[in-house]
Amino acid sequence: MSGSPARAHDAPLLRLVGASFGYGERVVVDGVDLEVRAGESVALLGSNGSGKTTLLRGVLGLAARTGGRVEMGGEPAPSRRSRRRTGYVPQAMTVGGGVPSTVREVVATGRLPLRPWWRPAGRADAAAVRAALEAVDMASHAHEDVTELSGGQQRRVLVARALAAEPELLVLDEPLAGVDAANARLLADALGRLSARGVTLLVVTHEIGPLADVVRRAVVLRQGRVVHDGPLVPELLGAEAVGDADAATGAARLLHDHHVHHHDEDEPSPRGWVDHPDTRPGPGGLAHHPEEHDDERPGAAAAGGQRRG
Ligand SMILES: Nc1ncnc2c1ncn2[C@@H]1O[C@H](COP(=O)(O)OP(=O)(O)OP(=O)(O)O)[C@@H](O)[C@H]1O
Repeated sequence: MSGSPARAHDAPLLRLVGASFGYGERVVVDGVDLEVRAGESVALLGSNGSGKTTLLRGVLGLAARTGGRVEMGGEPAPSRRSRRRTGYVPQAMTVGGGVPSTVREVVATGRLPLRPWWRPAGRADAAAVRAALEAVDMASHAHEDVTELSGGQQRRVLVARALAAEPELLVLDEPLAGVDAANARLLADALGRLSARGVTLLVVTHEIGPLADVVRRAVVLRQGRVVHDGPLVPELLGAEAVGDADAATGAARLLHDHHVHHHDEDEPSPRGWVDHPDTRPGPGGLAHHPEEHDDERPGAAAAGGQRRG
C-alpha cells in the first residue's frame, strides 16, 4: 500500500491501522487493525477492561494514540471534519443537571457545533432536531423536562442529541446498560431504522440482547487486541457477553470461510434521513465540540457516504 491516503470514495468510513491507545505510559489498546465501511453495524465486544471504551475514545481523540493511525474516509483522524461526521453517546450518561431543560432543548444542543455562535438556529436546525427526536420515538416528549424522564428515555434523548448533528458514524458506548427492557427494545429499533437509512453504527456493548437484530458484525477485544472480527453469530453470542475470548476465537475459526461482513448490497441512498427545508449537504458532527463551527463543510459525497453494507 502506498503511503498516501486512499481516495475518499474508496476508503472505509473508519480505518484503524496498527492503532494503539492508552493513558500516560500505559498502552491499553495495542496495534488494532479495523475497517468499518459506511452502512455497517458493528458491535465491539469483550470482557471488562479489554479496552473497548478506550478504543472508542481513541477514535474520537479522547484517549491518546500511542501508535499506528486512524483515518476517516481516507483522511487522518481525529480531525475537525471527522468529528463532524461522528456522533458519540458516552457510557452511563444521563441528562441530569441543575437547570431544567426540555427534551427539545437538550437535543438542539447537538446542532451547536454546526453553526457559528452568532447565527441563530434556523429551519434546517429545527428539522434536524425534529427528525432526531422522531428517530428515537421521543417526539411526543419534546416539551417535557428531561430530568423527569426515565433513565432509558434519557438515553434515547442523548442518542437524539448525537443524531441532531446528522452523523455518518454513530458511536455508542453501552447504550443499553441500565435501560429497562421496553426502552432497550425501543432504542434497538431506533438504531435498526438508522442503520437501514445508512447511518454507520459502532456499538460497545456487554449485552447484545435486542441489538442482535441490528448488529451484523462483531469485533471482540481481549487485552486490547482483536481476537475475532466477523459476523455476529449464535456461537459468538454465547461467548461475548461474558468476555469469553477463547470461545470467541473458536467462533472466529468456525467462521473462517465466511467473510460476509463486507457483503455488497445495493448502492446506498444518501444519508439524508432528515428532510431539510434547505438543501445544504448536512455535515456529520459531534455534540461535544461546540468550538468547531466554521463553514468548511464535507461535500455531498462525504455526507452521503458510500455504503458498501
Ligand atoms: N482514564 C483512564 N486512565 C487510566 N487508565 C484507564 C482510564 N480509563 C480506563 N483505563 C484503564 O484501561 C483499561 C481498559 O479500560 P476500558 O474502559 O477501555 O475497558 P472496557 O473494555 O471498556 O471495560 P468495561 O467493559 O468495564 O467498560 C482498564 O484497565 C482501565 O482501568
